[in-house]
Amino acid sequence: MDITLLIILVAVVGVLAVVGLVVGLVAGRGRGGAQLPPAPSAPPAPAAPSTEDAVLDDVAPAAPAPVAVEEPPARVLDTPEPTASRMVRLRQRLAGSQNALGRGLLALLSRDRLDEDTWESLEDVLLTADIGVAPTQELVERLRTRLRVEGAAASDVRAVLREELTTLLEPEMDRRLQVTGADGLPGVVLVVGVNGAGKTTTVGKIARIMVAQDRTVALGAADTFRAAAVDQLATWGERVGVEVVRGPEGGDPASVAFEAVKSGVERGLDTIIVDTAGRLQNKQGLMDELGKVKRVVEKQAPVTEVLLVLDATTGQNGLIQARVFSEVVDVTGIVLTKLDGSAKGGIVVAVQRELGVPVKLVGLGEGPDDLAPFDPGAFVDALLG
Ligand SMILES: Nc1nc2c(ncn2[C@@H]2O[C@H](COP(=O)(O)OP(=O)(O)OP(=O)(O)O)[C@@H](O)[C@H]2O)c(=O)[nH]1
Repeated sequence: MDITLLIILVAVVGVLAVVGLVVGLVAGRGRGGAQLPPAPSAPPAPAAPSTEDAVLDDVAPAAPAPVAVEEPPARVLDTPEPTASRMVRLRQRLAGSQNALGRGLLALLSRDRLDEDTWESLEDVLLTADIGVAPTQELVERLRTRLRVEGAAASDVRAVLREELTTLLEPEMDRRLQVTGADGLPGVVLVVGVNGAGKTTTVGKIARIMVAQDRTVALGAADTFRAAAVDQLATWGERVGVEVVRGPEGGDPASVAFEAVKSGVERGLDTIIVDTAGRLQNKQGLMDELGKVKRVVEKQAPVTEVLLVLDATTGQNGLIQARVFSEVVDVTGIVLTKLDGSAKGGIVVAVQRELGVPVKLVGLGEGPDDLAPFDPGAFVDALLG
């Protein structure tokens, strides 16, 4: 009996131990053991139609949605601003950036007494505006003579100043862009200048002016040195539907220029504008590169215009660059960019004097139509306010 009791007791203890182990294991899983992958969730039940849907469904019973094959939208080309309205806007902008100079000069000349101090101050204002030493002295001399003879009080100081400043800008210079070729060939415009002066932007802006004048144009992206410059030019071209001839990155600029002009000749275009690389590593390198571009292009058609792009904000540095480029290529016109960001409009005088070449265009902003022909009279009017 004792033994039977003992066996029953051992059996009960054993069963209890097994049950305890199983319960412990299950609880352990729940606290941090290996997680089972979540059961796949059932697909969401379709949402009940909202009242609005229901109303729409009432009006138009659901039909199977047609598979829409969307045509890419046709590219809408920009319409470049015509020259006349562009001039008005740019004149206002020019007046904004330059009238400190004009006002400064007028205030000095309107003093009751024009003594030595006044003339010296006048010289300082002119030199600060980057007009250059020789033109400053000339202008002061002429003003002194005229205002002494005519009498400052009696004369219209503004009119005298306007006349003398305009004379300084050599208004008789021919500022027309030579964009038309002879004998049925296209005009070829080479655009040169150091990187960052605004060359590529200027090429794009000139193309827009020509498109606005119904001329047929192609662009040559011969600034193969910087891939971004080529892409930048391509974007300018695309916007007005002008073809851009480009070569491989780091390729030979002369061959791109050649291809651009060749294509222009074959297609009978009016003008080809070639953007060049302006690395000023040394004069010889620059001369070799630009010389080659010009030689190669002229196998197809003569270059009709070489435009040097200068950043107006660089002052004396710009003049040094101008000198180097003019020794390397025959510059026929100057484009002065960023006049909107400079109070030193006097650079126009200095650079024309330095090169004996007219400023033909001025850049007055980053906008696509912020480029205008340079007009000495309008420039002085903007200056004097
Ligand atoms: N405010 C102002 N910015 C200008 C003007 N012209 C060009 N720029 C800006 O100057 C910068 C340089 O212009 P780019 O046309 O790239 O100069 P780039 O000489 O071709 O230089 P690379 O492409 O490096 O050869 C750009 O940010 C232009 O938007 C201008 O008349 N006014």
